[in-house]
Amino acid sequence: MADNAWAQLQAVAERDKDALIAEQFTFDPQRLERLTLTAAGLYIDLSKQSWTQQGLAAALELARARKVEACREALFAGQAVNTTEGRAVLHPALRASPQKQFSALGEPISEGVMAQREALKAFATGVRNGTITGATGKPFNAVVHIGIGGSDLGPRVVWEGLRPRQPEFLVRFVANIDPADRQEALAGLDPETTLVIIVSKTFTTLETLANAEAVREWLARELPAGADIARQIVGVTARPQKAEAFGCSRTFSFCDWVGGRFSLWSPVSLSCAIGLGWEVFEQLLAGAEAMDEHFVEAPLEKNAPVLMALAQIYNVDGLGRTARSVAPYAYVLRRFPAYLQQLEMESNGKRVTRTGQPIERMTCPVVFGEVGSNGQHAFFQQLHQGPHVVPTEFIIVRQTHDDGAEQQLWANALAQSRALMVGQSEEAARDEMLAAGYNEADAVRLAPHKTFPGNRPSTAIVLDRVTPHTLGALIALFEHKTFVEGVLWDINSFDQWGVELGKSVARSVMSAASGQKEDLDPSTEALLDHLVR
Ligand SMILES: O=P(O)(O)OC[C@H]1O[C@H](O)[C@H](O)[C@@H](O)[C@@H]1O
Repeated sequence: MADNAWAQLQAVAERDKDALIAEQFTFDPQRLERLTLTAAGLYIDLSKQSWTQQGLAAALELARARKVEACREALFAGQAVNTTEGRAVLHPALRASPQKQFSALGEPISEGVMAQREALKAFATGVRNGTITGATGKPFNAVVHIGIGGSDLGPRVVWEGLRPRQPEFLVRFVANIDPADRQEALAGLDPETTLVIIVSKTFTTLETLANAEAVREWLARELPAGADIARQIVGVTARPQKAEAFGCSRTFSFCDWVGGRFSLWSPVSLSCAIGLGWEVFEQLLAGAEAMDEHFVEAPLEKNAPVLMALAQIYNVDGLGRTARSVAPYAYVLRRFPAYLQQLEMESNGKRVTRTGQPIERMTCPVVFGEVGSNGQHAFFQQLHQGPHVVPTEFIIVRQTHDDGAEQQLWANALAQSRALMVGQSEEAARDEMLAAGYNEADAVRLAPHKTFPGNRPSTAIVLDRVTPHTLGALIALFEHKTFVEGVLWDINSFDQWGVELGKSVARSVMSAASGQKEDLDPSTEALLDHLVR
């Protein structure tokens, strides 16, 4: 059944590949209504996507054939949807209201989640109000969050998105093993008033442990002799014994059913809960929970994560578009593309099905992006005139400021999405130049350079403001979209074996650099020679 649905989607996409998006509004007077929706307070417009009415119908049929609703139920029911690791995937449980009950592989978990949330609240509040103090008894005024990948990108997006412009409590992030990152994070901080939070699901990640050791040395060096530096080191991990062995005075743990890149709803965001305050963190959870409810309750044809996933599948597998750009038009969301790269490319950048069979079609596109309007002055040239069609997601914020400057932002986002769709013909380009005073020969010569093919798809997601609630909803929207794509492609979105080979090769390169005999290729040998020998 799914094979038929794939064949049908591909046939319709092939047939309609030259259909003009702008004309679809005429062919289907309901298009705008059909393809716009509100979810957890976000307004989402998929009407500038490439699908025709039949294309959308074929995509929805694929969702039914791939049993998206049953898979969604399995996720929320705590079944082992992470098939290769035999784990449930229950990040929604972390943001659920207390009355909701979740189980992981049949074991009730909600009571434990709530107890943990209370412990986190007590600690974050204690640090913030000064009742929990450092090794010399002084209250904290800064947090250094050490972590990488899923233990960094989510909390970083949250902090950057929501932090007060002049925070009374500083949160700094260290991810890179290059000491420059650490030095920058520690610059100007008072070691007596700095809390160090080491975040690592496995507590084995090389970069994180190296940074953790270096920062611990910084504390030991800078604090008065005999100070109990462990009081200033907290661990967040799914392997609490390892954090305790490292010397964390306090450890917050989370379970294996929380994937690293889905973990920002857990103690992984302790730094944000401290820096932003507990109420803000709770509103973030509430925003995500509102999106969970939408995802669970809305019918497929009005379901935001489902429609966004289908639009992507239509572009990738129907029309061969293997990249997507993301443009958040709000400075505070400038890290969002980096966050999405991990979420989507680590989840769905795969080439075998859940049962290990090769996937016959393209899967996750290359996701890239830049804050708007900066991107317009860089890679948007290619979006408008390059040979590749790169679908774009515009994240638009109605109010970024209180001074009216935001209109510049959202007007540009609207203009870009419209320009990508309507383009400009060679004739119009020539006429425009003639009207601007060019002579005929120059107008004809230059017109091809000023022609825009148009018909390039985009989605618009509109937030009223970047608030804890809207940001929580936005992140959860993309989490669920990523999950639905995994279901459609028959991918396990919740493992990441693809990062392991590089880690083991790095070990042999380092061993070769220290003089051991390793079986390397001529190119790598020559690079090593160049670097160390
Ligand atoms: O949280 P950790 O165990 O330190 O892992 C940090 C990151 O590194 C791994 O290699 C994976 O690529 C990521 O999925 C993970 O989020």
